[in-house]
Amino acid sequence: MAMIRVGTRGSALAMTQTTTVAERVSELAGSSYELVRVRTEGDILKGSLSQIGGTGVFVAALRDAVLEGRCDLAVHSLKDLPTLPADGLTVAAVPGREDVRDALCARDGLTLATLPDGARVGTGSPRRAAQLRAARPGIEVVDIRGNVDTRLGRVAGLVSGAPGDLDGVVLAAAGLRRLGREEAITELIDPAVMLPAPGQGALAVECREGEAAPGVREALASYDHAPTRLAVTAERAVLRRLEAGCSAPIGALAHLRGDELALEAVVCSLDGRSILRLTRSAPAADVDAAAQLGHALADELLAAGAAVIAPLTS
Ligand SMILES: NCc1[nH]cc(CCC(=O)O)c1CC(=O)O
Repeated sequence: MAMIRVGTRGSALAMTQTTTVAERVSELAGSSYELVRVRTEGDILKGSLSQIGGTGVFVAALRDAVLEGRCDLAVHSLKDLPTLPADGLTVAAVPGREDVRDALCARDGLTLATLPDGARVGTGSPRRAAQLRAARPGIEVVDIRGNVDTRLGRVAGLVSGAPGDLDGVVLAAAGLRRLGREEAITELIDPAVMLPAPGQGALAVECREGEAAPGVREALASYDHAPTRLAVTAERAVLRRLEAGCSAPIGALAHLRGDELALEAVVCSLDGRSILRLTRSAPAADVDAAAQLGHALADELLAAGAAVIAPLTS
């Protein structure tokens, strides 16, 4: 193929992620690439993310661009990708994962343990809000939105020129790393305290089913990272079985330990007072086994009252 057209959102994070993927895939396929910028509903709407709700506000327009042939591939943050596959599209590659953890970026080097009671910490994620409240009931959680730089600018003294009205914000470590903003992190939050979103830190490369150009399909297959794909398949299966969207207060994290896939998931009440957390493992035979592990864990969470303590659908 002469030129691979790669669809991307216009945010700085999306652009760096997509550029990294496009460079690697075009190198593997022996072609050149061009980026095709697509505006999504999530970029245009300004309300609170938990209010906009629904699944896939960041990806629908990108998926349409691939389906309509305006681009050949789309790169998504896997945690923003609805668990229901889109008709006519396939996730052709899941590259190796970045750091999965959530990161606290606070003023004056403060950590979860040293933030004073009454400190104001920003996040737009009900999952992060609930686990923050559980870890530190004295903290005031503030609903925020915007791109990574906007959020960092809300923290007092973190970004020069931005006054800052918050003591800290919680963001994905992966996004901060990719943007070169790692130095803003004051604590990489232990997943034992805050379990990340299913798929956090991983990317997905989607293309039209069955019609990728010769060379591109092979390039994507060799770019796929099997351990990451197994882990995110199990994590996303939890979300899918719970019929929950990306704004539900649910975390899940899987890793391979030898031949075993270990999966941990959490369902929280919004106030952080009720937390259901379970871990299970199974032989990591293939993606079907990974999905079954996720389904089984979700069924156990439901049996333990997940739907009673948490708003699962939005
Ligand atoms: N929902 C926005 C979003 N989607 C993916 C990332 C970060 C990168 C990743 O998790 O792969 C972010 C920002 C954040 O949560 O801080």
